Amino acid sequence: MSHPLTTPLSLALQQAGRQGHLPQTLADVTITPLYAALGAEVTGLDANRPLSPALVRALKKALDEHHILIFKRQQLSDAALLAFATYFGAVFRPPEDVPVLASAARDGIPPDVVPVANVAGGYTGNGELHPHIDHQWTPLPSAGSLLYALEVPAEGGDTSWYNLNAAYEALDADTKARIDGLQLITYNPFLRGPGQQRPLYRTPDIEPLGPGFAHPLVRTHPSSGKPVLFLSARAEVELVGVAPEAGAALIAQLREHVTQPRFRYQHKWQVGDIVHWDNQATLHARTAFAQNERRVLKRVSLAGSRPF
Ligand SMILES: O=C(O)CCC(=O)C(=O)O
Ligand SMILES: [Fe+2]
Repeated sequence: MSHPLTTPLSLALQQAGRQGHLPQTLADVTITPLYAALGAEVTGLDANRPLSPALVRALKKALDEHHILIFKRQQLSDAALLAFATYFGAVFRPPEDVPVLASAARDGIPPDVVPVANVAGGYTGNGELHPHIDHQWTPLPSAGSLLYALEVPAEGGDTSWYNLNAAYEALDADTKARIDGLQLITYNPFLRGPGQQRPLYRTPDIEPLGPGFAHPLVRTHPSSGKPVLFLSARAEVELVGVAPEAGAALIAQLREHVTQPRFRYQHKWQVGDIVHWDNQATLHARTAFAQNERRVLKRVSLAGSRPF
């Protein structure tokens, strides 16, 4: 009778693999583009288990192409979410010169695994109902984030992403020429008190909100090299060197443009979903939900680079 050629060592390695110690490889995983605008689903991957370097490279490439990656049916501790996220980059740390983010971290909100939740200790508000780019008003906006769903409402509380590369490509040649080389200052939206009205852009009767930062309105994606219309639809902004009225009109026109449904994918969360998004190529926003329902997600943001 013949026996399979299994040595004790390979048997031990196989068992270790089942227990989660062997890295997953490209062969374990399928990456399926899902939507015209953006998004791909990754199946066959267990975010609790290690990833091979080639698999990490393939996932990063897929993120560059599709801008969001969806992983379903995951079950992760905070530490495991953090470990999974750091395959894709270093963790974003709130800059010391952004008082609200830094003090939130000091006040006990974990800076690395942020509870995005409408329950005690959660960190959420109404600002994210408007399409935005995270940390755009800082010198080094985050490269992306991973958001992991633990509890979701029956209705609403979806998250939408908008593809800012497709939005740029769809502009007419005149508009592309007009915005080429422009710098946009984005102001920190958190410095205005809670509940106060946030204007969409600066008007003569409103003082700027304090710390803001100028970045190219059209940035080059640091990995794909593609042009991205790097404009939030929520924060107060100002175009450098453009007369206020003309600047406001241009911004309003561009905001209308980037938030068209043809650039959007809207995600209906299920418990166990992780969505990894590229903050350098997308806007995102949450839809409303009944506040008597619990919605608990955990987020890890990744450090970004200076837009150019
Ligand atoms: O809660 C959400 O769906 C999105 C929240 C958000 O904007 C973020 O975590 O950056
Ligand atoms: Fe956000």
